[in-house]
Amino acid sequence: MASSAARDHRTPAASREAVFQFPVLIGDVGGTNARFAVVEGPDDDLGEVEIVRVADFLNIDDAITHALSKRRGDPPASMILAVAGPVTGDAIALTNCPWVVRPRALIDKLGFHDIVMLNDFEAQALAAVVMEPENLAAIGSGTAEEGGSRVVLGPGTGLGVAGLIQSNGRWIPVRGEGGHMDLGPRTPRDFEIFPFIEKLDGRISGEQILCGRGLVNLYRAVAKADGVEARLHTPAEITSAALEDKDELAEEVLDLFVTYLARTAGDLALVFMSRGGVFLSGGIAQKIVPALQKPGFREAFEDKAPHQELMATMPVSVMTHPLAALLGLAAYARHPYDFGLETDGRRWRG
Ligand SMILES: Nc1ncnc2c1ncn2[C@@H]1O[C@H](COP(=O)(O)OP(=O)(O)OP(=O)(O)O)[C@@H](O)[C@H]1O
Repeated sequence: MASSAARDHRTPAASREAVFQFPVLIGDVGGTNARFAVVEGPDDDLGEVEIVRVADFLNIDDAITHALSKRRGDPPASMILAVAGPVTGDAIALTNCPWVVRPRALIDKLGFHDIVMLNDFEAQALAAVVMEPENLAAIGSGTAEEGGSRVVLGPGTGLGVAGLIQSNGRWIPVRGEGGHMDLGPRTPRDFEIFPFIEKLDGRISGEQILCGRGLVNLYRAVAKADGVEARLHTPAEITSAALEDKDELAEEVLDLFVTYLARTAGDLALVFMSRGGVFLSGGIAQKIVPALQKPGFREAFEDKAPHQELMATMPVSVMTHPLAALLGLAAYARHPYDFGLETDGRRWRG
């Protein structure tokens, strides 16, 4: 049997293996924007953040070169990159974006000694560990249990989901495809609307409703169910019209979007027993905080018989920091051994 020292993953040897050589370039690549910053040393905060539009660069190599072009210090020795899409193999194609990341080529071309690639929702999960209260907008009450499991949901270009559990003092992000769980009708009104929701291979998953494209899908379905014209065409038009009380249809759609998001958040909170909190991330949640803070979200979130009392104890909040993922990645860069991130098959060394 292994000695307790050998089993302790905080042993100096294991820690040395886990650490990154500084400076560390961290990057969060989404479907629309890529955000980069350098962490100079183990005690430093994020340096200046460079945000580039993915569409402006043919490949990530050029985007990184551009992001580093104003830099005066030493070139980054390591890079931790969070991307939307599964990280498998040596040529990682990103979802919703034409870039393919080739870590070996980046090592050869830009001189990194070490590259780790994570999933974008793992980065959001890391962010949920480090968010300060001023970067959270509470959705109702509930008290976070220290060390309690957490869950992150982010309606954005798609619907990202990650769990976060603590084991042996380390935070472990649990990645998955939670955005593709079935989402079904429940109320009589839902049953009127759901036949008109566009399906994917005959199925309505969370991502058919709980993302930007899904919001438009829902809006069109409600219009069809009511036999009225769908006048609005983009997610931003729908949420703006609803938040400004300018359009009754949009108002109902946003209320339904919030309800369905709350039901899914509640289901995931049950799965992970998220006594440490449920965190909503991404651009859409940040833009609809007033709608999320109406009573409807908590009502739907807590409506999980026989567990209403348990649900009422779980705090929900929106991560309002615009660079939440980068803050999570920076924490990981500084203290990798505080996080149980498995890097087998997604760490490349020069
Ligand atoms: N005001 C708004 N209300 C609702 N949805 C919006 C609004 N503005 C943008 N969106 C939608 O939000 C989605 C993008 O979400 P988000 O900003 O979280 O980006 P993302 O998927 O994380 O990608 P990236 O990291 O590149 O920004 C798009 O579908 C967009 O149409």
